Amino acid sequence: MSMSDINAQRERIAVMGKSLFDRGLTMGSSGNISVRLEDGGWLMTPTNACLGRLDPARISRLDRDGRLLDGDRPTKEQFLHTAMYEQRPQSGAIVHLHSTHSVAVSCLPDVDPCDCIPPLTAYYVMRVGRLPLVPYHIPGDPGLGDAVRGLAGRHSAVLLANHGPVVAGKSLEAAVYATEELEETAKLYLLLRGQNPRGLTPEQVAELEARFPRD
Ligand SMILES: O=C(CO)COP(=O)(O)O
Ligand SMILES: [Zn+2]
Repeated sequence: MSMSDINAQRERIAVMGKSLFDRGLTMGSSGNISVRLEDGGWLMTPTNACLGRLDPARISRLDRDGRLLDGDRPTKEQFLHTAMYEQRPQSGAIVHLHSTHSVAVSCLPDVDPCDCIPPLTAYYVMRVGRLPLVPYHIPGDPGLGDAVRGLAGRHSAVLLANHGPVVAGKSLEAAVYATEELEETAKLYLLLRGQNPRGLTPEQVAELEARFPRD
């Protein structure tokens, strides 16, 4: 992978980060984004960076062993990202946000920890699927990587309790789209709570999964 390809990826991360931040999908310096590189290393957003104002040149580049090659110090969730990539060779990018409605669902006492949000819409099933809850850990706890490792092989998205979503995708665009779909469905779920909404049937879910397999 040439340096100009890597720089193009850096630019893409900054553009996507700004788009997410400008639409209020994560606040302050919360959230982080990573992209897998062809050499087995990664680009990751730096710790304490605002996703709305990323300087592409300062985005952290790590080698396959997680050592910093250039850019600023990476996100404190580095181990969370690498644990997810380890289990998902098909994934090329990961997005973690503190998107409000998803975080709200992660704080509810009665969500099903194996599947936090019911299949309300087709696009939720197509982009996210079943969403497990990861027990609460302090941000940056390497134990979060261990907790996610057991789930990430079967799930492209997980919800960190009292924290927020972590979503993998084949490409950065795919990871961003899936994160957006998750946030919108979390919003719908909260809007419909107490109204006994009609979700998709198991047959409808199975048909979507057969026609639009997730990676
Ligand atoms: O969302 C965050 C922690 O979970 C933000 O942390 P970083 O600034 O280290 O990326
Ligand atoms: Zn976070």
